[in-house]
Amino acid sequence: MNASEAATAVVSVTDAKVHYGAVRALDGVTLTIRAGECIGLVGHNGAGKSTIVNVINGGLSPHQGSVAFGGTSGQGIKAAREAGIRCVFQELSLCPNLTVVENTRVMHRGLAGWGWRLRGAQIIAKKLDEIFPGHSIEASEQVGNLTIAERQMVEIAITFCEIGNPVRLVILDEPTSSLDARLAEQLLAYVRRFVDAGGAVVFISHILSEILSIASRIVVMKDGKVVAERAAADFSEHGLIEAMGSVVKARQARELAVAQSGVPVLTARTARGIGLPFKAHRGEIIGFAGLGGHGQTEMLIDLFNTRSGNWLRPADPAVAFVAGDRAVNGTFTLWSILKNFSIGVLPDLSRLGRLDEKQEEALGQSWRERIGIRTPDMEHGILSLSGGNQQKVLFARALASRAPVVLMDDPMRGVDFGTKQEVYGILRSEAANGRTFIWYSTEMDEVCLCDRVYVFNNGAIVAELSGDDVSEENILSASFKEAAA
Ligand SMILES: Nc1ncnc2c1ncn2[C@@H]1O[C@H](COP(=O)(O)OP(=O)(O)OP(=O)(O)O)[C@@H](O)[C@H]1O
Repeated sequence: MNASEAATAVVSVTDAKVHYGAVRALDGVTLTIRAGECIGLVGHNGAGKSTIVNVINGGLSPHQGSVAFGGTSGQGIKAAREAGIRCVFQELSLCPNLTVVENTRVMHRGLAGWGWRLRGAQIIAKKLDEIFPGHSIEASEQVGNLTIAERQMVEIAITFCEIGNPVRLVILDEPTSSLDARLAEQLLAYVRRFVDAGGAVVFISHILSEILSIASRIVVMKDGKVVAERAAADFSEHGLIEAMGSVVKARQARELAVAQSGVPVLTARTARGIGLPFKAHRGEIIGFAGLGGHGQTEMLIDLFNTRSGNWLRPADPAVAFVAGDRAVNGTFTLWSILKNFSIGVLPDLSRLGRLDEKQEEALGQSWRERIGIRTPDMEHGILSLSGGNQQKVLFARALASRAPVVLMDDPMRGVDFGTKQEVYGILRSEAANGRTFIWYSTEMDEVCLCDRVYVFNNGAIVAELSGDDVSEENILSASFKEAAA
């Protein structure tokens, strides 16, 4: 690095190594981030992206190697903070029992003194307006009452607020994973403005089109190492996938042969009885689309409740549910990976009320291999897994059950490209065997894989699309239609 490059470096990591037992989370990573650039960081689940983020933000000292923050000689979180480095974490880190403005104060010590609440409310409202124009989040709202998308928006806005130290580098770890297409576009536009004004961003995402559109330079990680690093313009989507060690598979054709006549396995109307009715047949993959927060999750929960109303768990479950907000509704954080998986299939693994541990272990191993859960041991705690790998466990829990209907609430949050393709293949083959999937997704590509799609707006279904009518254009135009009574 020459003198002028060193001068603009916000942070430089040299030969960083981090290990957890036998797992090499970082295996000699060297990376410099300069002012005015947006680095796209990609890699499979467990590649080491969140670990390098923790090194860059000073939260984790590498076991070997060094980190230098531009403009300060210190180490750790305090030095990183003083160097203007901020991070929006994948698992989100707001306090749910505090309001939006109180969370702003927790993250910004400079927001203090008489009248801080009013000042803070003005600052955070202004930043939310700037990044997400048209949002409806109140600064006085308790964070626990917000949807996961709103929490993601608040955390992003708080991070970009300038109170005290200037913001020089923002690390965004999968910042659009819960945002619908419109909110994601608003965020990307803001990131472009921030970078044009001299800020630096590290943008981590499994949505490769997003990375290619926002990044100036792309860094590809694999098994704790940087395996490729060059200007974004020199990468294609295909090239990125190959660099990550995944294989691009041909997209499977939509199965129009699915019987849409006959008796539906599920029927419903939306909660307020308005809009079009919903029905699902055996072997269908049904997508829920529309802007986020327009009733899709509520409908999934209603469907789940009506099919599993009894508190006594039946031996033959009627439905399984894959939660999108894994930290709140999905994982048992003190349990092992195996227990988190097997809780969904306990009746199948028990005889006369006793768990057959050998069978439990064998089933866990077979799903570990089938869905690629990256761990040396299924007995390790669930939190030892990377975010995407935790999500795979939740998937395996639902898919391993015998439930004929699987409800999925934006279930691919944080799952890498290669695994997504594997899961799409599993869904297709399970559907061919008669299983029904109801799938809410904030990713348009996923919705377009479904046999039939219901588009939601204002809590009601406003359109039903099937076959070749399932297209981005039709979904977007229906998303802005009003619900008919
Ligand atoms: N506290 C921990 N204890 C044990 N292993 C850990 C711990 N934290 C991370 N690891 C391991 O380190 C490796 C790298 O994890 P990391 O979270 O950095 O991956 P990632 O690239 O961010 O993945 P994802 O895309 O799923 O978020 C993984 O194999 C993970 O299981």
